[in-house]
Amino acid sequence: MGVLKCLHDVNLEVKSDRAKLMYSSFVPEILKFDACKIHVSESCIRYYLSLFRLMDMEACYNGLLAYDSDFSSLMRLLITPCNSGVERRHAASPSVIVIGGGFAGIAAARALHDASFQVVLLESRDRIGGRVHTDNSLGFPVDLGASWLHGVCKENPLAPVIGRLGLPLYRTSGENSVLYDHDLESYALFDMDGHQVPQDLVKNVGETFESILKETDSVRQEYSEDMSISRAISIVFERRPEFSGIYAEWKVGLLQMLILSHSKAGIRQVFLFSPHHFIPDFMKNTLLVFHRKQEFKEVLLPGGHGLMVRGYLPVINTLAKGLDIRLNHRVTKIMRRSNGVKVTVEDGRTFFADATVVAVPLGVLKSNSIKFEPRLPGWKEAAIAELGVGIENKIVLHFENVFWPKVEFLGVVAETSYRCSYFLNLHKATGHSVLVYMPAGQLARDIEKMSDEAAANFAFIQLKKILPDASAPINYLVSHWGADVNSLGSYSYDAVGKPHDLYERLRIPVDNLFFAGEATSVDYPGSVHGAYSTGLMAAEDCRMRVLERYGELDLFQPVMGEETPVSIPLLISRM
Ligand SMILES: Cc1cc2nc3c(=O)[nH]c(=O)nc-3n(C[C@H](O)[C@H](O)[C@H](O)COP(=O)(O)OP(=O)(O)OC[C@H]3O[C@@H](n4cnc5c(N)ncnc54)[C@H](O)[C@@H]3O)c2cc1C
Repeated sequence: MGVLKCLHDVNLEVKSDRAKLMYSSFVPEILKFDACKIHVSESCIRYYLSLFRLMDMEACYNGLLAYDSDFSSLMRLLITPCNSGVERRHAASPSVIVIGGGFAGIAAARALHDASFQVVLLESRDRIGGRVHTDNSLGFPVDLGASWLHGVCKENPLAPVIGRLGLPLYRTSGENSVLYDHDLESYALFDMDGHQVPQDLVKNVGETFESILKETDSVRQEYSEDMSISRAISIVFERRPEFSGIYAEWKVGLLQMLILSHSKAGIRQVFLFSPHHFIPDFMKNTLLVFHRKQEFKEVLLPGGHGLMVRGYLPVINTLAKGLDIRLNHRVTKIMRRSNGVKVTVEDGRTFFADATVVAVPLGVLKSNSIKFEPRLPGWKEAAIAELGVGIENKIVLHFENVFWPKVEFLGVVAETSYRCSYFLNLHKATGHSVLVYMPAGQLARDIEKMSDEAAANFAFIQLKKILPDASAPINYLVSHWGADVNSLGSYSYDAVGKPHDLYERLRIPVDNLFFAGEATSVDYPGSVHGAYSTGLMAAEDCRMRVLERYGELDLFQPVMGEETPVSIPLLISRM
């Protein structure tokens, strides 16, 4: 009762038309004013509580108070003013807690907010974006996580927002490139002694590699069982002895490099994240996936690959505008009940809602740092366990001036993947004197054990191998996607011999829990646009589920699809 009294005493500023409408049933005069302050009465509270379908006042009060210890948030839950510009047609909306503020979570929260849901987003870090992290500490934007838009085309779900923001992209490769995000001619490759590999040899090995890949596609069609890529390539070598010349001299290293670079393609990071090395080890039974019955190009959007010149931050900030986002809220427990979901954060505070969208990384789900009560069904737990998580990191080296060749990619070729390394030249795309070293797999894991200074030094030593006169960097940034408790990995991947439906199983809702994130994307896992689409999908599933249940389906805006956004062409260039 003390609390209801307390609610009595609260002065609320009523500014929006929606809030006015809500109160007009109690205070009809309110409609005459543009803005006013009112006292919230007990009957008013009862009315809203009934709309929340929680008729027991005391339980309701306890529940609502527990919703957030911050009293103003409690009031915000009860009386949410209209602030999105989308017409609201109902006084009390279903509520949703979105967990994770990466592209998937923000997309889900945005869509549900725009569909008139009450949305609270809980994010464990002190920033949003997740594996999209544009750092500005060097005085200009550098992406420590995702930096490419894979598929510069209007079919890309992110194209409307990037186009509307007028953000420039820098094309690093076309869609038919043998490599994933770089054209072959934009490389300068060196051996371990610092000798540059002649360009015609790079081209020659590149063409052979392309033929080998084509052949592996035929092999894939012939076999019904799963097969590692390494096995498929070894079958190609058996059938086509002419390819074996590729083993000569540093061609091995070159092929190694091509595989390494290619590995993010449709068949993706599987090479990168193999716990084994590739050639000559790649003949061994490496844990690579080859079970998708589609050509790898089909899982890529058309249009080639464009670097986000100003970073991804403006995109995520735009999508997050106006959302109720609670930073530094690490979720530790999710309890689902027939009438809703209770979510607990690290400091013990609890939040209640009709449903939850879980958009945390697969690595976090695997770590069991979030307890589900009751436990998730076995098929879901198995999908979490069986999908793999790999690591790629970025070591950003900022130099006083540019002393390297005017190419987009500088590579060190070596006989094992572990010793291969490469640098992305950001100067070409952005004008800043920056090289980004990108270790992956075991090398990335080992580097994560070093201090940032030692990691930057390691990258610089690799650079000195190919450019002995390189001057030391003036600044550096180092990512730790594998060790960071908020990500525990960089990308998901599927492994040989595991069921084919793991991504789909990870996506499928469990009662009022909806799942989003790159690892739930059947079509585009491991990408920003994939994560974004899964957020929209989870939001739509959630909207249908919650509203079907409450029988108010016609009252709310659809999450996606009805309004076709004006298509603004993407701004892509190449110097
Ligand atoms: C180095 C690197 C380079 C990449 N390059 C590209 C690229 O060029 N192009 C591309 O398309 N993709 C790229 N990717 C992949 C892309 O970044 C991801 O696929 C995408 O950003 C994942 O988005 P998400 O929302 O699924 O997950 P995340 O972005 O990881 O978001 C999950 C969120 O959940 C939060 N969280 C974790 N635990 C909790 C908890 N307990 N409670 C509350 N919140 C929690 C995290 O802090 C995070 O904000 C790259 C990734 C990496 C690591």
